[in-house]
Amino acid sequence: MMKLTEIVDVLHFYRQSKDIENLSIKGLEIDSRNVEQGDLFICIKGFTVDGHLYAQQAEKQGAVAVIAEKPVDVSIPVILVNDTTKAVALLANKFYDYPTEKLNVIGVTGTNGKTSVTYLLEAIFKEQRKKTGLIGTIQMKMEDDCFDVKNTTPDSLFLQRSFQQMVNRKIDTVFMEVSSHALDLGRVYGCDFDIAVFTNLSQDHLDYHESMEDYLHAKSLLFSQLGNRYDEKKPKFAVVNKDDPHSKMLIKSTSQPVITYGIEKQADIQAIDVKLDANGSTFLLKTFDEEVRITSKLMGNFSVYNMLAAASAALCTGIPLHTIKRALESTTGVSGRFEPVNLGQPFGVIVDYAHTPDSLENVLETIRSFVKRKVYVVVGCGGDRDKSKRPLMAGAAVKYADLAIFTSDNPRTEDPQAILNDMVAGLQGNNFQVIENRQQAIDEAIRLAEKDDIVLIAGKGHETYQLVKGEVHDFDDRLVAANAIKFNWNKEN
Ligand SMILES: CC(=O)N[C@H]1[C@@H](OP(=O)(O)OP(=O)(O)OC[C@H]2O[C@@H](n3ccc(=O)[nH]c3=O)[C@H](O)[C@@H]2O)O[C@H](CO)[C@@H](O)[C@@H]1O[C@H](C)C(=O)N[C@@H](C)C(=O)N[C@H](CCC(=O)O)C(=O)O
Ligand SMILES: Nc1ncnc2c1ncn2[C@@H]1O[C@H](COP(=O)(O)OP(=O)(O)OP(=O)(O)O)[C@@H](O)[C@H]1O
Ligand SMILES: N[C@H](CCC[C@H](N)C(=O)O)C(=O)O
Ligand SMILES: [Mg+2]
Repeated sequence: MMKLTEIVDVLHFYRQSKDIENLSIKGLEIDSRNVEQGDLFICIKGFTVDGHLYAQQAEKQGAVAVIAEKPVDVSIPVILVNDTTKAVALLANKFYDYPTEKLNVIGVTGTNGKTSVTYLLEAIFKEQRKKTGLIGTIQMKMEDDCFDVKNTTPDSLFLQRSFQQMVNRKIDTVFMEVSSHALDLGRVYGCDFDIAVFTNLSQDHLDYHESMEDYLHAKSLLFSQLGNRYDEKKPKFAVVNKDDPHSKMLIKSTSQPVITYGIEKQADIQAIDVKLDANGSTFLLKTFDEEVRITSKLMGNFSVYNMLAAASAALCTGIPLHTIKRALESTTGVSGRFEPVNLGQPFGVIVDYAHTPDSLENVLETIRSFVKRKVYVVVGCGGDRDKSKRPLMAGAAVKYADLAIFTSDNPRTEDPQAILNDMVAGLQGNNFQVIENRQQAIDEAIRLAEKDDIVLIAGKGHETYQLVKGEVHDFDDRLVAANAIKFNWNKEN
């Protein structure tokens, strides 16, 4: 229980419709359907509906007061503020007693590699025997307990509540993906990050952000909001990829010490003598005063960048280089990221989460560098997402693959055929086919594959569903591929 006057104090400027002096609240809630007796309900104007429409339902379910941006027709007190999204972040922070100040929080942003870097960080910190938490696209973790999440970066209320649970469990360090949507929508407003990591920036999400500049600006908020004073005892750090030109702007955005990493340009933490092959990657990791060779099972230049990002952040916290080496060398990869499906068939099948032009190009380039024969790629583009990336992804597919099979990937509310038309419009050449049904597309690629070929199934990675017109259908690329392999393999033997 908390006194209402005490919690609303964090809002500073507000108008109240009634006296709130003797009220106490049990919890905070932004979804009327979940309101319980004694809650404070906060109305959020969303993209789909306006939460102000649900104030009455919240009252019926026992809310003691409402925070809103405009008057609502309820008999309980209404507290009016300019921005309820910002208000809920402030209220949650206070209600859960500023949990991020008691945790070490490492935020990772960038177009590609966020999930991969957070899992590498988890491996390093576990090697150092730290209690860890993780929040991102695949799930939320508290030590080894896993929880479902709806968004890569959840809303501020869910976040602060989860952080408090982590504090209660005595978790030491949390690794967290910070999406541009979250930064723009204030989901991480008030989070006290200790380290901000930038992976890279390339085209995505231009349905949401007006331009690449706008997208970069959203990412830069993680850096401009990093700490607001210099704390000698616990300094904050910004970790950026020197080889990505967007880093220049991020370096300017922060008042905190910056550590750079890279392969091409000279950086504080550098990979030199990088060698990539079908078994993984090896490179010399040079820090300010030490160097060590890393030999990893992770494939591709992009994985070297991810390892550099994680190693740099870990070094900022004082983890020794030999511990980082041990962790990176024993990591086998993340679910749905360059994940092989191997049933002993004579060709390779890889399931990957590449769903941007840049990541698809990176993954295909990596496969091209070691494949002995043909490359097949099965890929689609998500509905209700950046339309301008569709022809670019299709272009990357036909550039590197011997045959690209374009198919559906979470059409959501769009017509799958219209998405496919956007993908293939303007494509040159004839090394592609369109098979709308994803299962049939995967079956076809696996039916065609012969000894030493590689089939890349891109875009859905760890996902276990296909979203079609508001319905969630079971769909797991790894299971579909395994069934197709079994079917074709049995036929041949
Ligand atoms: C565009 C967007 O970001 N939408 C997010 C937003 O949903 P919304 O604005 O549609 O919410 P809404 O349904 O209009 O509801 C408004 C308010 O009314 C309330 N409500 C609603 C119904 C009701 O009966 N009662 C009630 O009180 C809701 O609880 C909410 O507070 O708020 C929801 C709750 O926080 C989010 O789950 C949802 O993310 C959706 C699922 C989404 O797809 N978001 C994507 C674009 C996204 O954020 N992606 C990034 C990752 C990108 C990447 O990594 O590549 C991410 O961080 O996940
Ligand atoms: N550093 C990188 N640079 C470019 N591509 C990468 C990099 N790391 C991973 N990828 C590719 O991008 C895909 C997605 O990687 P990952 O899930 O780590 O990114 P993410 O930033 O978390 O994506 P999302 O925005 O969907 O959460 C991988 O499957 C791989 O194909
Ligand atoms: N976080 C990304 C994931 C895309 C995954 C892909 N399978 C799709 O549905 O487009 C998004 O929501 O845009
Ligand atoms: Mg992710």
